[in-house]
Amino acid sequence: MTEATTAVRLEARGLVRRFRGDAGIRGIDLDVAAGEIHALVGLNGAGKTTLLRSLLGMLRLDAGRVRLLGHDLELAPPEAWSAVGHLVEQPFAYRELDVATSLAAVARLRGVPRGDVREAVERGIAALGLQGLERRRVGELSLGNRQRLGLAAALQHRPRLVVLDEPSNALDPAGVLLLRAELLARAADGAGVLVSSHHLDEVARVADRITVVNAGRVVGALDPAGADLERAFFARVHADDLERSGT
Ligand SMILES: Nc1ncnc2c1ncn2[C@@H]1O[C@H](COP(=O)(O)OP(=O)(O)OP(=O)(O)O)[C@@H](O)[C@H]1O
Repeated sequence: MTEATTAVRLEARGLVRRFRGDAGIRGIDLDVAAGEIHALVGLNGAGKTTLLRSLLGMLRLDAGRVRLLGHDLELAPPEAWSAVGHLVEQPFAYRELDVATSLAAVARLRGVPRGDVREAVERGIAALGLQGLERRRVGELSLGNRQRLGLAAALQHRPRLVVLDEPSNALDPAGVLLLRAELLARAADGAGVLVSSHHLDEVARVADRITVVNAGRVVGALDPAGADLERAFFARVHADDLERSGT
């Protein structure tokens, strides 16, 4: 598989997943290019997590098609999945293991060769500021450090596609800085990065593209360099709400 064939790291067309009461996602198209940080923003319940879960095959689709690193989602081989790093819902970690051992186990599962595991783990620990916690049992970590660990597990193997749901949740300001630097580094290295967030200011600092999701649909884009993101965000959302209510 050449870089050219995977320059679009993720491509989704017409994704539909309905839940009771008209909830879910209702026909979403989305692309994540190599080297790009693409952010999804939307109100609580807009459909961001449903979309991310659908993109990763964690949720059955009612309609639509996903191509992940150049493969149809349902046919993606293990090598493709090894090149994906994601944190959607629970951090990938083993509660009974210590931090370093848990990261090593995740690295092995992601196909990191045995001889490279140590370096990957050290990279993850340094990137997310987990130094000093290497021998701490995962189950004893604070919420924010568990989030750091989940992010380290998702990023330590230098994935070509990164999918993160609200990654700055529970992070302190130092963690937010580390996460920002790591996402920029991954993208600079050619990864495609898709990230959902509620923090418009934070998103504007890193994103190349910001997509607004409302009531299960893409309703517009925001300019990361734009002057008043909050205002622009609510303008998109309210316009869509008005359109849907038919007024
Ligand atoms: N398993 C499920 N069964 C039924 N409804 C669901 C399920 N998962 C999500 N929903 C509904 O689908 C809609 C979208 O939820 P989703 O979690 O994708 O939103 P979100 O944009 O990630 O929200 P938040 O910002 O609060 O995390 C919501 O109305 C939610 O209640």
